[in-house]
Amino acid sequence: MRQVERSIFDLRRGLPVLIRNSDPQTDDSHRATLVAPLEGMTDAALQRLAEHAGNPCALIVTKHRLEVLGLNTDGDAAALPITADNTATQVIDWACARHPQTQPEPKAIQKTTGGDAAGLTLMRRGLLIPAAITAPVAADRLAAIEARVKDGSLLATDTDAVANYENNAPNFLKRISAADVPLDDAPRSRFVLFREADGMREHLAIVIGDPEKWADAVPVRLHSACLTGDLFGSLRCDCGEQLRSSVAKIADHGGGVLLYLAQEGRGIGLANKLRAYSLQDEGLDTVDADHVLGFGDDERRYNVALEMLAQLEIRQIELLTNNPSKIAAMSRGGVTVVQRSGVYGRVTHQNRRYLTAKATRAGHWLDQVLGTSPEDATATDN
Ligand SMILES: Nc1nc2c(ncn2[C@@H]2O[C@H](COP(=O)(O)OP(=O)(O)OP(=O)(O)O)[C@@H](O)[C@H]2O)c(=O)[nH]1
Ligand SMILES: [Zn+2]
Repeated sequence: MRQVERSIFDLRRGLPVLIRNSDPQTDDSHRATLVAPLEGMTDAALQRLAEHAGNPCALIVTKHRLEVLGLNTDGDAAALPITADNTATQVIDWACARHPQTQPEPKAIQKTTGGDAAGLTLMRRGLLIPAAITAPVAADRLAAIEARVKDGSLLATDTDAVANYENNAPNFLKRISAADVPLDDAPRSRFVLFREADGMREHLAIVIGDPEKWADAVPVRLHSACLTGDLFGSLRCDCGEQLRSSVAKIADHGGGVLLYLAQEGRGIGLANKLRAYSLQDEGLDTVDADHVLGFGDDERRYNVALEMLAQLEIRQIELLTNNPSKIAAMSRGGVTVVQRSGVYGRVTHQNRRYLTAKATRAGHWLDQVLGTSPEDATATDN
């Protein structure tokens, strides 16, 4: 398992890794795959990867990205062959440019192998652009590549380890530390920090008030991290105000919990959110911008939130949200949402388009604020 995390770190540093195929039925030509990230890819590195593997490279893209390219696949991803004539810039463009200068050859699209799919999983977990450059290692190159693994110059993992990594093992979330942190809007608050087993992400439960005195249905806010909005008061979104008003609301209701979830940018990470913002500045809405980068509408998973609630012994909640998918995720995970109440920020001319897209593209209940005029539209749900 540790090799998976190490591989993610190497990919984030721009280094290739080897993924061995765990399937004993695999033929000799697909026993192992070299995988490299897109960020920082150069012509020389692309050429080196193909030389080391003894095979041409391919670009692995998600089905969302294929749609943006006007192409289709039956699966979740597909391989676009890279020829010796293709430059690194062209390949990067295929993966994430809004208008690539060149198009991959539609007839050349191939199905992904186990190694390709595992490579894509590692990129996602590493919060990189969800595309991988891969090359199957030719049978006669395998010994040389394995020698590099042995001498420590190349990390290796395997498809089973990557698949297992995706399925959360029991105890994947550990409670690490806690302390009282009085807040302006909720003087009786306790911060409880949880860490995922791979050590990569930490999430907070802000426990407000006295759990002994809580009603059966506990007021809960699931708040996904938004550094720009929560910390800096970005005007592009409503997150900062939602955060503050949720804390105040929970305190007013006699206490409850705010889960501060490390899933920045709807789960795509801050680097990609900034890329998505640039695309939005070219006219795309928040959902289409994510699609251009190869992401789905919303990459968040709520298994961490469910596990935190379970560890806090909370089974019934009053959820502070305007997002129907959070309610669905709680119900699917066995947490009863007894009641929902809205939580809003100001609508401004900078965030109106974003909020409108949330309402029209993702079904968020925002009529109450979007019906009002910009700038002065503070709304409460009372
Ligand atoms: N990808 C992407 N993420 C964004 C953008 N604007 C804000 N976000 C992220 O969207 C998430 C919003 O999280 P929440 O406030 O918990 O959830 P929500 O889906 O808006 O639903 P509510 O519970 O109604 O607030 C945060 O992770 C933000 O970083 C954007 O334009 N693109
Ligand atoms: Zn935000």
